[in-house]
Amino acid sequence: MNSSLTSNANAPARKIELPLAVKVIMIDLDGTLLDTAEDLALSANLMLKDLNMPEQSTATIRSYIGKGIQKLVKRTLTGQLDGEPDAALFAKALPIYEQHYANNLSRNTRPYPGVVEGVEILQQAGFRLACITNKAEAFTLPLLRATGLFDKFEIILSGDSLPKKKPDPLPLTHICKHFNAQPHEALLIGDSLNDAIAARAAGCHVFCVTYGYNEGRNVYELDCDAIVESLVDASKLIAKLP
Ligand SMILES: O=C(O)COP(=O)(O)O
Ligand SMILES: [Mg+2]
Repeated sequence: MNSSLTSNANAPARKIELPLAVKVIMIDLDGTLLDTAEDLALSANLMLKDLNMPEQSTATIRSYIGKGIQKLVKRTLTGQLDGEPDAALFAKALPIYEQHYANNLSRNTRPYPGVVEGVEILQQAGFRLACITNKAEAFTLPLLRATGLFDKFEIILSGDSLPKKKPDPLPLTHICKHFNAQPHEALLIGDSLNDAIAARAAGCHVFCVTYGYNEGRNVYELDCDAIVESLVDASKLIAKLP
């Protein structure tokens, strides 16, 4: 088998040996472990309501997920992926959003099918497991606890844990050093271009799931080593390096 598994016409041809031999597995949170979009959108609309601004569809706000809470608020306020809102409006809106999200963090948020089982399989197989998310730590940790996933990871890096977040490679290289692993001995499983870019820049392998957010873009456009339908499917393509 090789990377044709990705059916990825736009990505450069890249051949990997399957099963992929790694020792570290890093897993993204929003759009990979947990379906957080409804609660993120609910909170964004509560914020817009408080600001007397028109609400937006869940699908639109879903496409704003990927680069952390601050970027999500900027995108919601401007209706644009690269929009910069008025500084005073943003300063007012951000704490309102954070309060609403803290209140509604796990109202509708659930692990995707195959997540609990897939993480369990990977843990049993002896992989070193890490979670890397662009979500702020104040939200990451309670969500992982509420969904029973917290104890599965030996290290959890949030969007504000280090000076830079994905698509910067820093969180991935930090995890590799933490586990004393070479980048090619590590795999990131994610859902978006932030994951694919960060993994390539770090020299790590990357799988992407079909069901996540990817800032509203087609996951098949991503430069990744495999596209998988679930973490259970991912586990079948991986072998544990000694
Ligand atoms: O917080 C976000 O916008 C995305 O977070 P993720 O890195 O877990 O997908
Ligand atoms: Mg994600």
